Parts: sequence; C-alpha cells; structure tokens
Amino acid sequence: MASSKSKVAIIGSGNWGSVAARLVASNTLKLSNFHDEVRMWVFEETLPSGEKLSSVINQSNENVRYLPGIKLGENVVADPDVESAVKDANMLVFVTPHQFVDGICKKLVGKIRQDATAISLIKGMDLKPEGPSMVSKLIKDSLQIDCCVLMGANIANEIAKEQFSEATVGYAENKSLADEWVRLFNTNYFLVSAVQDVAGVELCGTLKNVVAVAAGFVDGLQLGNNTKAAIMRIGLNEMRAFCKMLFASVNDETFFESCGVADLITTCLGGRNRMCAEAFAKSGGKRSFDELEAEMLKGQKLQGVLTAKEVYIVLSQRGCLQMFPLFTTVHHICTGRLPPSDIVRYREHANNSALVNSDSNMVPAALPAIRSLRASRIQVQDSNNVGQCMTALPGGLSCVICALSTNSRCRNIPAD
Ligand SMILES: NC(=O)c1ccc[n+]([C@@H]2O[C@H](COP(=O)([O-])OP(=O)(O)OC[C@H]3O[C@@H](n4cnc5c(N)ncnc54)[C@H](O)[C@@H]3O)[C@@H](O)[C@H]2O)c1
Ligand SMILES: O=P(O)(O)OC[C@H](O)CO
Repeated sequence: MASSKSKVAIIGSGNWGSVAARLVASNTLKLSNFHDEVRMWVFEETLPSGEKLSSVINQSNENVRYLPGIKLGENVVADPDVESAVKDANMLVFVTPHQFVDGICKKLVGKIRQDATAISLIKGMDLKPEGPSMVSKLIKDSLQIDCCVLMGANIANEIAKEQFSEATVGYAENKSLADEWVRLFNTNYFLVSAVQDVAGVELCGTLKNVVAVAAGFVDGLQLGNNTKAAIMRIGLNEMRAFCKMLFASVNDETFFESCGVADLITTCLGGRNRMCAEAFAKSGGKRSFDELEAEMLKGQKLQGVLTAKEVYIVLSQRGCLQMFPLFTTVHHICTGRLPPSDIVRYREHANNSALVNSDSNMVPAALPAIRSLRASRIQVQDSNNVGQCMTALPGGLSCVICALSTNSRCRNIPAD
C-alpha cells in the first residue's frame, strides 16, 4: 500500500538551499506525517581535493562548499541527479539562484509525482518575450503544479546558527496547503506565517535585492546612516509601486510582514548584494560585479545586479522609467553608465534620454514601446476623463500612479 506520508525534496544546495534542507530535515524527524529522509539535489562540482561535492556532503553531513562548519542532519541525502532527487517526493522546495530555475524546470517536466506541490524560496524573476514571470509562476506553468513562496528576513548563515528570525509563506488559494508548508518550515527559532498574496511576498523578496545594491553603494561611499535610511525608504516606495504595477492585487499589509520591510532591513545591513555593491563603490566602479562576486562570494551568486537589469527592461518596455528613479539609477551604476556617487542624484537620471538611448541595444523593443505608450497616454489625457485614470499599459496593466491612489487623475503622462 502506498504511504500517505509526505516526502520532501530540496532542489538546490547553495547557501540558503543547504540551510533550508537543515531546517526542513529537523522537522521531518519530529513530524509523523513526513518521511524522515530529505533528498537535496546538488548541482555537481569537483572540489579542489578532486572529490565530488555530493559525495563529500554525504560522507561528512556538511556542505563544505556553501555552508561549511554546519551539520545538515543525518537524514539529508545529497543527490547529484535532479530527476532521482524528486522522483518520490510530493513536496518540492525550489531554492536555486533565479537564473537557473527555467533550465531546471525544463528537466523536470514529466518527471515529478502527479500529486506533487511546490514552494519557491527563490528571490528573483524570469523575463520571457511576453513579459516578466515570477519564479513561482514559471514553476507552476512548467510543471502544472501549485506553487507557494517563502520569503523573509533570512540571511542563511544566521538561520544556520539557529538565531531567531521570521518568514512569510505566500499562497494563492489553498490555505491548507500553505499551512502544511508552514508546519514543514516552522521551528522555535524560525517563525513562519502565511498570507494570501503570492505576488506581493515574492516581489518583495525579489526587489529588495535591488535596494540592497543601492544601500551597498551608500556604504562604499561612507555616506552614513541617514542616507542609507533614505535610500531604503525610497526603495521601499519603488518596491510597492512596482508590485502594484505588475499585480494590482498586492496587499499593502504584505509590506509589513517579514518578507517586506524586515527583509529590506536585513539585506541592506548584512546581505551579500550589499557587501559586493560596497566593494564596487569603493573601487569607484572600476571592478566589475562578476569579478567581485567570484572573489567575495566564492561560488555563491548575486541576485541584485541581474534583477536590477530585469526590472530596468520591464520598466523600459512599459515606459515607466521616470517613475522608478532609484531602480533605474542602480542599473545605470551597475552597468558603468553612471558613477556610484550618483546614487544620491537618482532623481536626475531616471528620465535621462541619453542613458535610455545608450541602452537601446539591450532592450531593442523598449523605445518603440515607450513611444507608442506615450501616444496612448496623451490620448487618454485628451479624453478629459478627470476623476478616473483610464491609462492602459501594455498587457492590460493599470497605471501605477492610479493603482496607488485611486480616483485621482492619472499624472503619469510623460511631459513630451
Ligand atoms: N543565501 C541567503 O542568505 C539567502 C537567503 C534567502 C533567500 N536566498 C535566495 O535563495 C536563492 C538561492 O540562494 P542560495 O544562497 O541557496 O544560492 P547561492 O547563492 O549559494 O548559489 C550557489 C548555488 O548555485 C548553484 N549553481 C551554480 N551554477 C549552477 C547552474 N548552472 N545550474 C544550477 N545551479 C547552479 C551552485 O551549485 C550552488 O548550489 C536565491 O534566489 C537567493 O536570493 C538566499
Ligand atoms: O545575501 P543576499 O543579499 O542575497 O540576501 C540574503 C537574503 O535574501 C536576506 O533575506
């Protein structure tokens, strides 16, 4: 007879992936409705000793590469074959750097259990030709399964030491499924709660990485705490506006959960994006982020620089750069178009046509899209529809300004 116990697989084994495996494995031992064993997929690599990482993890019970010095729990089994790692599992935890998830999902099509369900701990989004796709949607659509998200103020090395923190599960409709994920992750030092707002939770986790890069520039320039707090506040506003632009359903309350303001604070104080951006600013923008990532993170991956680029592309395509001056300036600094010191001159750069034009190779579709968008907005302005904004953005999205302040006339019409 088939067992009714749930079986968990962790897809990813980096810094957070290893800590997530440890957390979950401590609970599967305690909770009777879970199989003890937790399989953790390892993107295989050969260590300087010549040994395979997955073998060393299984021998030492330690991820010597991404989480040295911490025992994972004897019931964590490293598996270098992703298909074999997920084969028997009905609860799939996705936790890889966001740039790899599309490829992983493609490998898993047709290879997972019929009754499988997923949760994404991945902070980032995927850009498709038709527009941005959140990672949870990518997983949901590729594998035809439900996908919750778990985000929060969760610097992995601190959770590995069992220092108290909180996290937020975002779910779409199925509250009992969300409760099952909460049970799987919740411990006395890791308090998890659930909110019905997948997009809000996931976008908070994604966008805070861009603000963390800005905070790192401030640190590198030694501009002090007031400046950093200002950048965080402005960043939070842009996070909220971006969320509302993509998903009008995002709840304001979500920003007060661990996934919102708490994650923003921790990442701007102690995250890897902040640390590498600080080094970048200290070098006057002369050292590349790729070089700094390789040197400082030793195989771990930065998400903020890539996310800043992805956000920039989305904003360009929607003709909304001028409404997100901080996000836009972070991208221009990361790509060397502006010096790091311009982080505090962010208001001057969002609508800088020379900078936008210099990016036209990167986003060839963006400039015509902006032009046609401007034309449609000017028509809206002429329609004399005062009292309710009728601005239609591509993809049927509503105007960000009016999504934030309903019943006001749309002020989001470019001057020209
Ligand atoms: N580390 C943290 O403190 C933390 C906390 C919360 C959320 N997150 C988020 O969790 C996600 C995963 O982060 P992480 O810290 O576990 O990873 P990481 O930054 O440690 O990245 C290293 C991982 O990427 C894998 N990798 C490298 N090349 C690959 C490839 N071509 N294909 C597949 N995998 C490859 C490596 O094998 C390793 O497992 C990210 O979205 C991150 O933002 C991280
Ligand atoms: O180290 P970072 O900058 O990738 O941030 C880590 C986590 O996302 C913080 O919650």
